[in-house]
Amino acid sequence: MWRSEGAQNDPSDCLKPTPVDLFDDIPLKLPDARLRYEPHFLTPAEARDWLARLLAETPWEQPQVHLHGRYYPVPRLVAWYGDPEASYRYSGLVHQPLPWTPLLAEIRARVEAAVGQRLNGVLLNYYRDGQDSMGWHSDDEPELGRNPLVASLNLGGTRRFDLRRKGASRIEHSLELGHGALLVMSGPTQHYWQHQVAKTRTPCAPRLNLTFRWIR
Ligand SMILES: O=C(O)CCC(=O)C(=O)O
Ligand SMILES: [Fe+2]
Repeated sequence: MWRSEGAQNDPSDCLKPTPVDLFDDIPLKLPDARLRYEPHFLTPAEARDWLARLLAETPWEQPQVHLHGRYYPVPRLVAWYGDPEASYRYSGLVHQPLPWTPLLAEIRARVEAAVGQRLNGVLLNYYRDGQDSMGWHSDDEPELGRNPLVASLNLGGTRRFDLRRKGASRIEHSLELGHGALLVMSGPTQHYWQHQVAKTRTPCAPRLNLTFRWIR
């Protein structure tokens, strides 16, 4: 995986409320991708409660990545939870999972029921403000297997999530991922597409993103 951690893109206004959608479960039509977007997966009250509890209980880390002979802190805080065998490599580092907390086990059960498959690990990303970001990458690590399902739950401030084809620089699709939204990427998506959460100069509320995965 290559995350271009320094990437700076157009600012997105991340305090915009999630638009009210006519449909609650939206399949997004991008070629060679399978995306499902549920802007109102959680009720606002549920999302608020989970956000507050996760922010209070999570032992955040800021790993360093090695780039061009130097170490840089990743521009966000992270934590990795999972079943004992679900060790996971991200930003060039292998992470042993923290054991599921009762809250994360509850959230996992909810997401598993929505996607109809088991999930044994979750990466928590905490974007403290608009300067925290995630560079272009695909979730295509070997331990995720072929055509992995990645279920992304979003709490707190809205941030823009961009998609581009691998090898291209043009953004083909963007989504505003707001409080309580679920985005499910599956099928060949990680094979053909990359995604990012770019930095933005627009003031925005802290955001917590949870990506549930199945590690082989
Ligand atoms: O924060 C997001 O929406 C993206 C997170 C992500 O791409 C990842 O954890 O692999
Ligand atoms: Fe990702």
